[in-house]
Amino acid sequence: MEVGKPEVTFVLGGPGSGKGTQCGKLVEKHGFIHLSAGDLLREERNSGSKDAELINEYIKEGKIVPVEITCNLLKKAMEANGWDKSRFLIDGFPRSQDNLDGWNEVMGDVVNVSTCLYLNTSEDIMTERILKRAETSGRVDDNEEAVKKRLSTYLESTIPIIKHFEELGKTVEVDSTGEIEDIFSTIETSMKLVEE
Ligand SMILES: Nc1ncnc2c1ncn2[C@@H]1O[C@H](COP(=O)(O)OP(=O)(O)O)[C@@H](O)[C@H]1O
Ligand SMILES: Nc1ccn([C@@H]2O[C@H](COP(=O)(O)OP(=O)(O)O)[C@@H](O)[C@H]2O)c(=O)n1
Repeated sequence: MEVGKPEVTFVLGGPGSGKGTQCGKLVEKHGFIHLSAGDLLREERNSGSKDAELINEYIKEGKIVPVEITCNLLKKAMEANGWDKSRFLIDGFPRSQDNLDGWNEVMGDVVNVSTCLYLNTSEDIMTERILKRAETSGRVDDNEEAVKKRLSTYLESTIPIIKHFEELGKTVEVDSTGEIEDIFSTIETSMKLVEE
């Protein structure tokens, strides 16, 4: 870890690929701080801020909220958690070139992005998981129509970002099909959090 700089792992993957689930387990066992861009945006929307309506429209349409809003929420949350000596999992960000550019501008020099954890499974499995989650999540975008839009945003905008980190040698790809515990074990070894 570079001295004084927080270390960041971006966690990317399609909707329902298991990002939130696996981040929860990484927090529990390995002491990361987990920040979900989607959760922060939903919180901001619910707080009735000036951006609430705009955020809600983007979420309903499965589109990516302008980075100024998201990056500012992430930065505030990182500061609130203690900036120094922290290891952050940032889940669901950067999801597009706009996200990445905005992040680099504001955070490029002050944090160290070590890894991009990429959870990869099939579109059918992602859709099935989200439609099951819809029974209890209460999310405006957990329905078949919105899932299709989110999947196409993922393919068009997020895959190129994952490729970008791959070119930098930072992407760690894990197959997120199958049992939660098995996926977690693979993540632990792939990220070198445990001995093989
Ligand atoms: N390996 C898995 N097998 C079955 N269901 C899973 C698995 N991982 C996550 N889920 C469930 O699928 C849904 C989507 O997972 P979640 O972690 O919220 O994904 P994401 O944050 O990528 O959208 C949740 O309801 C979660 O409980
Ligand atoms: N970096 C981000 C992350 C999420 N979002 C918005 O929040 C929605 C939900 O993101 P999420 O990460 O909570 O959920 P999943 O699609 O991964 O299940 C996305 O479809 C986007 O509309 C965004 O605009 N920018």
